[in-house]
Amino acid sequence: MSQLKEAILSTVAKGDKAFVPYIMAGDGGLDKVQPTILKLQELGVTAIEVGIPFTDPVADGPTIELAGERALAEGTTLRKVLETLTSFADEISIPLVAMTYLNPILAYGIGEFARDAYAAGIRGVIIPDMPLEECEIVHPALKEAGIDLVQLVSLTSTPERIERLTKMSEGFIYAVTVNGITGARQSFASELDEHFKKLRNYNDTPILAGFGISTPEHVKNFALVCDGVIVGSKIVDSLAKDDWATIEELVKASKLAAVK
Ligand SMILES: O=P(O)(O)OC[C@@H](O)[C@@H](O)c1c[nH]c2ccccc12
Repeated sequence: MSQLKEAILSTVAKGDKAFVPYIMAGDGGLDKVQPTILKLQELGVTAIEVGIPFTDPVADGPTIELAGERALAEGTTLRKVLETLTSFADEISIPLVAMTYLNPILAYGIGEFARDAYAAGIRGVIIPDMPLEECEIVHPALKEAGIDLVQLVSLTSTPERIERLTKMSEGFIYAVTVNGITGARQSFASELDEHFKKLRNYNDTPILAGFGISTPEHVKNFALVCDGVIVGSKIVDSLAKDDWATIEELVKASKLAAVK
């Protein structure tokens, strides 16, 4: 079983739910990457989604888009992020998931990317602008390196597409909880429960909910219907303010005492 899937399933087996924070690598400078990852790891997060800044982040809302612009202004590149992660990879015990658009991977070279990413502790990749039909461009190299290709499954996908994406997704299924772009939301559609049930129909790949989750209440509510949550914009915002109390509250909401 992949390290990513195993990390999520063993969290769930303990009675907790998975908590996966998203960080924008290079926001505040690459020097921040190591202390941030190590502190999140210490708080007991299950995995960390590491965002690679990109000039045309079509799926991102304002919070992450601005964080990306700050990171690019710091001179952050995919190569520098992987080098930074590799420099302290022996201190990271949880799986990292890279969130990057397709272009930086193609520019890097797929095979080289897969090898360097694995050495950097990356065990899963999310590529939001890569259609299912084009997965074969990257999948063989990732598979050979031992990196999962995580699929995003949106509420509005047709039943046939939901089935295909669910069956193909590795590590976990990224269940997108809202229509639109990333960013904190107040409320969610009532048909979400049904959506999660549909994703359970095909296999035992864990299901993580993401998009718009920004309060401990949201974390607890989603924890009841799936295996865990991904929190992006709220984490990015809190890190920019150095507000660790908010981050700690969010992580705590995914633990046994909170979700039972
Ligand atoms: O920011 P939010 O609404 O909490 O959503 C998570 C999200 O930021 C993170 O997973 C992510 C950042 N950029 C993305 C692009 C596509 C899919 C997912 C992402």
